[in-house]
Amino acid sequence: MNAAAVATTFAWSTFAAPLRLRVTRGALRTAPARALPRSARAEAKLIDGKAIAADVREEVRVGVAQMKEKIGKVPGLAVVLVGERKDSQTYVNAKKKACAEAGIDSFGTDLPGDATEEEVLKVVADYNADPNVHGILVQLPMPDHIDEERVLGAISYEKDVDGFHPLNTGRLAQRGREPLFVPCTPRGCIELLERSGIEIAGKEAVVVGRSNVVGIPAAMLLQRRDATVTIVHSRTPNSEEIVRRADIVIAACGRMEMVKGSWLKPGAAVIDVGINAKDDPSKKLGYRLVGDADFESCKEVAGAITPVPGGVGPMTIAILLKNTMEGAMRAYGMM
Ligand SMILES: Nc1nc(=O)c2c([nH]1)NC[C@@H]1CN(c3ccc(C(=O)N[C@@H](CCC(=O)O)C(=O)O)cc3)C=[N+]21
Repeated sequence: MNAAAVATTFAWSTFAAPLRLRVTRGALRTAPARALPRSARAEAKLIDGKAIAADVREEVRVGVAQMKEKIGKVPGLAVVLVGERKDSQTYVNAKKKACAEAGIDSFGTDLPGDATEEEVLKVVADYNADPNVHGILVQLPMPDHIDEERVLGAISYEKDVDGFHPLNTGRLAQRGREPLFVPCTPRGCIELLERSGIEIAGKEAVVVGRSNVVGIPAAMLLQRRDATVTIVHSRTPNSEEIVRRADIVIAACGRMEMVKGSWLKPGAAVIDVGINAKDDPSKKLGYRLVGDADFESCKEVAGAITPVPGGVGPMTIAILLKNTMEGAMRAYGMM
């Protein structure tokens, strides 16, 4: 999906909305909506993650500037990268650039892929002790010889901007408890819904995928906002049937274009967390990015949908900045 195509879809749905209302009002009394000619049906509203992320980043920039004025300090984020994965390097660079734009200090440690677990733990311990660091992120996945659970558990839970520390995870899972930090991508999904005016309370939400980083925390957050939540996964025999009940679908299964338009209840909101490279010889790089939902078929049925790229991805980084600022505000007794 290129920028021009996104703009076209958006403009079209804006123009089409009033037309659709007029047609359905007349037609509904005699025939169900599905009997409408295809041309009279509106495409999904495009949820512009890039624009919403820009709003969040601007809010963070203002908050950071106020903090600097009041107490002469700014938030600091430390990013730890182990190994040479190209995609991880790209994400880490994007995070550092976003920090700079928001006025957040960034610190980084790159360790070679054969670094020992003890070396990684030492880096984490040093950042835990550094008063100018308010957030620590260890980029995942780490090499196989490193015990991820041990490293994530070693991050101070007061600096755990990813929300992966067991105490933050545990509090998220329990009623009446509040984690200090919530994982960035799931929190980004919720903010996309809320800032698009999509109601969560009382709705049926289906999360496709049960990963620790997205599916499970996303389900927890939706449930805490009074949605009725179902998680479907690779061993669910009838995912399609369950997804069809959903008012809100979070696609986070890691399988390219798996959720089809035919799986959706008309009008459902689709938040697509997937990032997959799909072969496309017409592109410079020979591929383009697609999500875990099949955008072309889903946009015909959904009420609202996030594009890939330009949907959840930019929100992940914006929320990381927000979490870091909130961590710094807590550290200085400002919230
Ligand atoms: N400890 C940890 N925390 C993370 O938050 C974390 C991680 N490990 N490991 C890797 C994933 C991936 N991730 C993304 C961040 C931004 C975009 C993003 O901004 N994507 C853009 C651009 C995509 C592109 O053009 O490459 C978009 O979707 O529009 C994507 C993916 C954070 N992750």
